[in-house]
Amino acid sequence: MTQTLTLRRPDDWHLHLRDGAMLEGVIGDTSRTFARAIIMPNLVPPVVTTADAEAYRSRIMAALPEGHRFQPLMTLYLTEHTAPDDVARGKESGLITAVKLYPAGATTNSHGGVRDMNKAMPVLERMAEIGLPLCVHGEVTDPAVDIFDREAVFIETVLDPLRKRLPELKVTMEHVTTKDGIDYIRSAGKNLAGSITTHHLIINRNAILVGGIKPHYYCLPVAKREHHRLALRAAATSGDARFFLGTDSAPHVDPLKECACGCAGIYTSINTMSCLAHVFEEEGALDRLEAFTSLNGPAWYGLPANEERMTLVKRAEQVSFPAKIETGAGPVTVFDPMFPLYWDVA
Ligand SMILES: NC(=O)N[C@@H](CC(=O)O)C(=O)O
Ligand SMILES: [Zn+2]
Ligand SMILES: [Zn+2]
Repeated sequence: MTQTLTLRRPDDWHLHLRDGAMLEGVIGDTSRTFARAIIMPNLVPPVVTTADAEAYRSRIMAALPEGHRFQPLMTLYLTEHTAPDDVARGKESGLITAVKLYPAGATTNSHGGVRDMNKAMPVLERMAEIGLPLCVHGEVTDPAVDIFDREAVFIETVLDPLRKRLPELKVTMEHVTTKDGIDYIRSAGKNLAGSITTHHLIINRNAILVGGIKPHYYCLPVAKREHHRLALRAAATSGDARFFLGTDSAPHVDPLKECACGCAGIYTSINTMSCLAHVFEEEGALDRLEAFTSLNGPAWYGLPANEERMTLVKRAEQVSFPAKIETGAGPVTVFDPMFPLYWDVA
């Protein structure tokens, strides 16, 4: 008998759609499957003001394939000069779902991010007042801190002090990659949740480095040791409402990945649900997949869960995805989980 699983249509709480030809090339892979996604603002130049977000939202809607129903949830890129009033207007109008903190230099297009958290305090205080969540790329940028320790050090030196200073601020720790991050979220009383990517549930750092250097497994935060991956799996499949899916699908054209200084980012929009069903089945937690992809995220962001349903089917034959997608900007390699996939979106 064919195994099927029906769940509420999922959402993606951390997504890079880019702009122009890349946006046009990738958006369908998300909007085919996901009802909503939180859209990252790290364009060049970044989405800093409500007016920028409004214009970007229009470009996204214009790029949406015919017949797809999809709602982009817009974010603002926090700078040291962000105006609290503009942020408040953005939330009030319903356009802005969250503000994004990139420590300056931490990741792709983050040079305009925050260097001195004190300078961002007026905006953060206003966000705490009006209940607008802060999404964080949780890594320090101090060159003296080892890249594998940057998340843990961020929690200790930036996130925990910030949460003590502003306990009413809702913070989403995005793309959690360590057991330290999972334990910190679990230990927090309130106002803290975490998104977990598809790929961090599947790869550890060996994927990047064993048998040759594999740029298509390189992303930030970089994949960690196996015991961290196991902690992420346990959290994602636990049903704990503080953990939900944020794919962090981050397309870069192949020439920018396959070079001496390759970009960070993994493209998973096209096969995320197949990969996740595989992972949750392995963990004996298929009954908790819906919480992770479709219930916990909306509850955290104060939005209704989607009413539409999606059915996943376990095929007898392997389900195949293209090795690359072609976009007007160039080819983008698709995440290869390194095991055969059988679950398919019906
Ligand atoms: N995750 C990544 O490796 N890259 C993201 C940026 C980010 O989310 O840190 C990107 O924009 O390419
Ligand atoms: Zn990030
Ligand atoms: Zn990201």
